[in-house]
Amino acid sequence: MGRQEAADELPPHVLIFPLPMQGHINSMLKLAELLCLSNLHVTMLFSEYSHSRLRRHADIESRFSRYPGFRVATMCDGLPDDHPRVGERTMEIMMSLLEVGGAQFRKLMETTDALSYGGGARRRVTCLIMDGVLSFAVPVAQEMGIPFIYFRTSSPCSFWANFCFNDVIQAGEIPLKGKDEDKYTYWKRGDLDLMVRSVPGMEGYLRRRDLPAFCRVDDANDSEFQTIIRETRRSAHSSGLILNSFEDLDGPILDQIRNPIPNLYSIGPLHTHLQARLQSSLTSSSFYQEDRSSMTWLDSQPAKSVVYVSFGSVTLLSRNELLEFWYGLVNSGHKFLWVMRPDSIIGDDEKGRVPVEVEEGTKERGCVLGWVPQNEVLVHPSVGAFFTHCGWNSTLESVAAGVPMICWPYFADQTINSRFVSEVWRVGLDMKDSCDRVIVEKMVREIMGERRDEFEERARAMADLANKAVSEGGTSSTNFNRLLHFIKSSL
Ligand SMILES: O=c1ccn([C@@H]2O[C@H](COP(=O)(O)OP(=O)(O)O[C@H]3O[C@H](CO)[C@@H](O)[C@H](O)[C@H]3O)[C@@H](O)[C@H]2O)c(=O)[nH]1
Ligand SMILES: C[C@H]1CC[C@@H]2C(C(=O)O)=CO[C@@H](O)[C@@H]21
Repeated sequence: MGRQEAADELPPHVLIFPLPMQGHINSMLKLAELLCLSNLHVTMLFSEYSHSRLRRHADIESRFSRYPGFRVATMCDGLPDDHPRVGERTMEIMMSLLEVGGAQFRKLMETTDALSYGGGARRRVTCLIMDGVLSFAVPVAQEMGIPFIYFRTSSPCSFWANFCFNDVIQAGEIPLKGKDEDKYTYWKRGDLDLMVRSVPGMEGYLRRRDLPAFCRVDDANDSEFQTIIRETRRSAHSSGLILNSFEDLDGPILDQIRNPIPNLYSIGPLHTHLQARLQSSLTSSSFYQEDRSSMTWLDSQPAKSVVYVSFGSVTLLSRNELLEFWYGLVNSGHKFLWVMRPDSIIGDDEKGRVPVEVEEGTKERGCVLGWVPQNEVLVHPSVGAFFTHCGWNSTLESVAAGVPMICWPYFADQTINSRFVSEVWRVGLDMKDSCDRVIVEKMVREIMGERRDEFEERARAMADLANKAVSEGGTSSTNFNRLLHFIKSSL
């Protein structure tokens, strides 16, 4: 057989590159594994920084060693090694990659063996799956005639609001922030409670304060804000858009998105989907070491007695915010398991100065750890509620586990996700734009006590629908098969 004939026998080769953040890699790596399970060849393109974090704590290469068609490639994100890569400065990761990614990507596609023949028989890349905010590969893909699909790892509701931002600006509904206003000042402004009328499909419940926080700027020409708009609208010029959601959760919004982007693949929840096809539990893709003592602690607690608290992989809390949450939890009298990442508190100089009553309450009823296996925690029988920042992975993981939420959105899509949790799916409470121990205590008592049955019933019903979506014949499973068909037919 000649070289060309041999190559023609080979499976399609998909190159996937996520924005190098935990929340993006988690879902895109699950998609990579689903494709590997379908015998496709997959190259995962990580930034050097994210690759080194994954090597340290998740051992991706050995996890994927069972898939002979899986490879890792790396490129640099253009930021200095000591860039914090947390908090709102994560926007700089996107901005930097948009600037430096194109040239590196061209070089990679032209020169790297791992991406073409050789190094184990592989086709050249036949399809690109790019993070929904990283269009830098498009010119190269177009020149090489490679189809490209976007995967937006945040929520459909956020995607759709971002897509409509130009109309929202035209309507005078954003920008949200006044000049030199700090967040505690504009949070209180009454006009933020006005309803937004320029996002089709959300007229009944979306207030200005619920819009994705990208528009919490004082100037509509802000370059990060404009980049989000531009990158979002580019999805309409691709071969398709993948979203980590399912039709029973997000049907009406997905239908809105189908107007400009008919080729939509809702294939989530991806962790449930992968679990269903793997028929075994998932392994870690964490940037931090998972502390498994969380599971032993949970094992010793009564059923549904614990509030799980985590604000994801990048949220930063001021000392004051930390203490308001902490007092609220302790004063609620309920047990809590709190993930406090070592790098999550601003101004750590006062470290250790925790008031005595908070310390005592925590010893009695709390467990505070640096990072945990969240998916296992959420399905543990002792967990009764999730106090979350509403990152999209956390939100979906909670939905799939049937766990009601208390939401304190920090930035980005989280501000609209929390509105959907409380007003659309009605599986939780939204405390956005407040940070007060009395509110925390009240919401914990409500969700763990007075209104527990009502939230639990709706959350359980939604979890059942999530499972149905990823089962054979379910919408996410069918959409994934449609995606496979597209990839296989575009060689
Ligand atoms: O102790 C922990 C805490 C978190 N996680 C996992 O870390 C991920 C966190 O992702 P997410 O909930 O989406 O939050 P962020 O890390 O903040 O994610 C970023 O990326 C998301 C996807 O685009 C966006 O929705 C968020 O707004 C953005 O901040 C989840 O899969 C969690 O299971 C753990 O495994 N252990
Ligand atoms: C740092 C942020 C830039 C865009 C990403 C995002 C999205 O809507 O895709 C949401 O929050 C962050 O993960 C990213």
